[in-house]
Amino acid sequence: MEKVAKFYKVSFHQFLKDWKACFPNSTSVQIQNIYDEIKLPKRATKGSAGYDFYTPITFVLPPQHTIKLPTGIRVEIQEGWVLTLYPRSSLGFKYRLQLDNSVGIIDSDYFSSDNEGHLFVKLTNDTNEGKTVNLRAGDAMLQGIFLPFGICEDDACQGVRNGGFGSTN
Ligand SMILES: O=c1ccn([C@H]2C[C@H](O)[C@@H](COP(=O)(O)OP(=O)(O)OP(=O)(O)O)O2)c(=O)[nH]1
Repeated sequence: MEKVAKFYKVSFHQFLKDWKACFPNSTSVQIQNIYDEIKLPKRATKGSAGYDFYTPITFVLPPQHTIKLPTGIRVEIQEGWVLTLYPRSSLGFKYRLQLDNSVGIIDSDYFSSDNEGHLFVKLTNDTNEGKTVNLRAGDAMLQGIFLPFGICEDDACQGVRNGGFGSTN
């Protein structure tokens, strides 16, 4: 198995800034407590492809509700690889819990962005059975898989990323 990446926590300074932007009512003490409990993504078994990402907070998501979460995580990825984020199968089967962007694409050059490459996730409970999602802090909420990718033979792209979500155009 190729070892191509490493997860880190973003700095507390970055987490505080990004958390306050999403949840302005949180106090600095609450945010420090959330930050201290953040777990790096892990695989559950030797044969698992997916790294489980854990929710930093307990949350309830009624049908058709959405939550945007700063994960507190950044990832250093070798050139030629990408991290892809997907729903956990179990939460998809039970609740149709979706990533709003269908699949999260985490580029290797996001790591060196001004925001430390802070990973965000946006989730929607798309249930058609009226079910409410309840996740406790530390529960696995989605999974990430590292994949290799190719580029075109005549590709001379020299652009430099700084930021995410539409930052390049
Ligand atoms: O679920 C996601 C998806 C992306 N990102 C970050 C990492 C990624 O490298 C960056 C840009 O994502 P993408 O390339 O998919 O977005 P885009 O809308 O095409 O914007 P850009 O112009 O920045 O490439 O945003 C996240 O934190 N979470």
